Amino acid sequence: MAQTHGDAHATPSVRVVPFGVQNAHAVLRAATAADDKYSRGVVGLRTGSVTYPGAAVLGVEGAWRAGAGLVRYRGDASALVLARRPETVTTGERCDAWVIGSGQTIADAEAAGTTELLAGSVPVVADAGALELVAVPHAPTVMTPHAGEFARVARANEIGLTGDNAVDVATVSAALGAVIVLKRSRTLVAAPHRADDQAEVWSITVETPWLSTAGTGDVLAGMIGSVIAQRRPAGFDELALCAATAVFLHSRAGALAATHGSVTPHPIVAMDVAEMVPLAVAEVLCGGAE
Ligand SMILES: NC(=O)C1=CN([C@@H]2O[C@H](COP(=O)(O)OP(=O)(O)OC[C@H]3O[C@@H](n4cnc5c(N)ncnc54)[C@H](O)[C@@H]3O)[C@@H](O)[C@H]2O)[C@@H](O)CC1
Ligand SMILES: Nc1ncnc2c1ncn2[C@@H]1O[C@H](COP(=O)(O)OP(=O)(O)O)[C@@H](O)[C@H]1O
Repeated sequence: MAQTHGDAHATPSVRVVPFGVQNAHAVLRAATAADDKYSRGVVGLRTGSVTYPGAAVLGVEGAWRAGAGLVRYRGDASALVLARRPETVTTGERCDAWVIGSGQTIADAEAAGTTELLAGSVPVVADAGALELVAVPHAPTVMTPHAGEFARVARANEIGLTGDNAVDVATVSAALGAVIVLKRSRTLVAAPHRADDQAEVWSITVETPWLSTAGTGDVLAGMIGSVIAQRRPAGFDELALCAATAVFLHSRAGALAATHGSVTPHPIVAMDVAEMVPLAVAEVLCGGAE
């Protein structure tokens, strides 16, 4: 995948484009009679830590529920992961996408092999503790910061921010040569663009504010890895489409969870969101065809 690096100090011209069900429909595909677990996509997670083992469980659940054929987990939380999801394979390295950093400090992420994965060719989703280890990545990389982490990443890489989120996400994406998913109530997804091109930034307005609960970002990181593993994107634009598709499914799953059993939206926990992801996938698979 060719990398494009813009000038970190240039203010890009940005077009914000809403990402909807038709866009997600074009990315996802249903399983077919010709498939096996490998052709469906293999996603690996090196996530969680002794301090935050739950983040690993949530990411693995998100990866399975978004439709990968096989999910590997390598890390400190194997026992908890297997207690929740015995389907998970805890050996092997061959993967179509990796997820790293959720529930980890920078030191944890380094110990888990982030640097080695970022130097490889398999797509990597860098969350939480892995974010500040992404300098100029070689592997096709998706970074998933919340607003606090986004500001820290910009500071660590000496990238000035304007306060206009769409401009800033495009700037950081171009400077780091990575897809950026800036998680907020309106999540923005940007792919690296040339300094002289207009940047297109996908926007997904999250359907329910009840999604603002601990661990939903860990579920999302696993989902992004899962969609990438299934789609095997050919370039940065397709990588961004995979990330935006996962954000769309996550938002939809949050709304389904928050209205499960009652018309009035109610509180949810992160695992509720993961459990509704298959229904969101079904909606996208048929909804986009209407
Ligand atoms: N059950 C678990 O194991 C969970 C583990 N988690 C892990 O916990 C670690 C720390 O997560 P956090 O980043 O939430 O760290 P903290 O909650 O410790 O927050 C760190 C700093 O970021 C700021 N911040 C947090 N969320 C923000 C937002 N949405 N917008 C702006 N600023 C924000 C906070 O105010 C604080 O200054 C990560 O590795 C994460 O993956 C969390 O995802 C929660 C669930
Ligand atoms: N007010 C809000 N309305 C809708 N969604 C939100 C809101 N605040 C946060 N979110 C979503 O909740 C998720 C939180 O992720 P993150 O901050 O990484 O949490 P954690 O680290 O606890 O998993 C993101 O997907 C974000 O888009």
